Amino acid sequence: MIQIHDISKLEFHHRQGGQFRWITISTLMLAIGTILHLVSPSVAGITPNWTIATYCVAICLTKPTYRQALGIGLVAALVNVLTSKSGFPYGNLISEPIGALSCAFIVHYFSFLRFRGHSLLPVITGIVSTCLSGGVFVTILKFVMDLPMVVYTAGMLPLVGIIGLLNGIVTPVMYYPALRLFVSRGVLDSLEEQMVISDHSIFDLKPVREGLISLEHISYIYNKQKTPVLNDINLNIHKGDFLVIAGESGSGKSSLCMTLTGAIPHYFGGVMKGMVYVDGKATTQTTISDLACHVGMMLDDYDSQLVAMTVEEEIAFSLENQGVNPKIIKEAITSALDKVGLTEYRTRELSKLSGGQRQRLVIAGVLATNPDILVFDEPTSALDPEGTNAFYQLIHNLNTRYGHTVVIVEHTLEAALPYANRMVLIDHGRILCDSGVETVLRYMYDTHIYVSAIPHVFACQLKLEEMGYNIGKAWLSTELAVQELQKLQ
Ligand SMILES: Nc1ncnc2c1ncn2[C@@H]1O[C@H](COP(=O)(O)OP(=O)(O)OP(=O)(O)O)[C@@H](O)[C@H]1O
Repeated sequence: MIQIHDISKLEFHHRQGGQFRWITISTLMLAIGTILHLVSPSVAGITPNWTIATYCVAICLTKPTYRQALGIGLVAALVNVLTSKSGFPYGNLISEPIGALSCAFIVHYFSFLRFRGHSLLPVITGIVSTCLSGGVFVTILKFVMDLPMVVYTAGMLPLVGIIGLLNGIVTPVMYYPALRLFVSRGVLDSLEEQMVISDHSIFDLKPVREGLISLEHISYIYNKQKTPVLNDINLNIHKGDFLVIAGESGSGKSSLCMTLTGAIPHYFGGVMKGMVYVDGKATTQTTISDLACHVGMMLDDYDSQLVAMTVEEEIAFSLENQGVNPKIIKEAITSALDKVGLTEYRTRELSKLSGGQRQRLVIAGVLATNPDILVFDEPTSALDPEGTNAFYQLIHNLNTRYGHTVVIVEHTLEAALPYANRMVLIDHGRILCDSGVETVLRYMYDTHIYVSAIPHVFACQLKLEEMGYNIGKAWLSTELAVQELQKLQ
């Protein structure tokens, strides 16, 4: 593991999207492999194993996770079972997944192996995966068909070795044209682009400061943009915080939230400098779905997060995708509905819910994975004052009663600030002030930054202070102002 001494210089380059590239490319490659397998002539019973060669090409090109590689191996196995001329083709169901997994292992750990600037992965995976997969296949065949040992050792195993060497030739021969084709169609990055796309798995990344989330020297440029929208952001979010992020439109609030969920850089791409640590783990070394178990986010356009027909189906959706046990899903639905006060709506269709109820449902969906941190981006923009108050009561309850840490981007500060213990003011992608609510509001007033957002009642108190009156604690809401004024009587 490589130690990083100056985290502000560490970059992560990533192109937007691309999560499903491995499916597109492996499907296409396996189709080519199947055709070649069916039509290629064999010389003295020897022919390259086209299926293995093509999935090695796909895995070298897309670097899938082990789970994805297993999927590729199983599809290859099914294709082989259906097209094999062998007496016992079912051994493929074990040998092909092993071949694909070994290929993924080599791609993950040996990507640094190069010869004159060319990756050696296609050659190595072609040989090793073929020998491993073929070796397993013939071993199964030997035992199932009860073949003599001499046939196995003197015939089958050497043949596997020869086909492995053949595949060490055909895999790179297919790899480079495939790379050129996919780059020219915009499906893959060029080799030059890949050189700057960072793989952070080689770095030893640990947060310097403690915190549930720790942002260290974060700067960020969106994909294909030139100007950074976040500039050297340092922020620590602690367990139990109720943090409000405020700033002018376009100051970078939403982008900051996206770094907390890992959507930046994994989904939006671009260039991120510095590091975000969630629960001690660097987000560049974690996937968005793993991060979703720690950080749940509700977008301003929360309706776009709804995908199912009924309330319980909606909450179950993300858990089912993660393969969670149905019994646990049922319990999670009950608990999430209870937390947001929608228990009686469990079987209701989404089209029969009000706007506020749909928003609560999105929150329930987020809560189902029990994340420590809840992030809300302009949650009240579509709510009336009553709905806004009800929303903040709910969030306050989740924060104080259930211990969820809350981060909210909000323009309507009056509603949020009475519940917040902390506020961050952001301007042109920089944090200008990070402190208690009253301190940040006073900073905004004194520096004339985003003054229009200061709650009227607090602005009134500040004006009175300028006139020489000193009226107790901060008037963060009308109720607090009335309380302080009553004390004066
Ligand atoms: N997907 C994107 N690609 C390129 N630039 C983007 C993208 N999303 C946002 N930006 C730019 O990044 C800057 C910060 O935007 P961001 O949405 O983070 O600000 P904001 O403070 O949340 O704004 P608002 O309060 O209006 O929602 C803006 O200049 C915006 O144009």
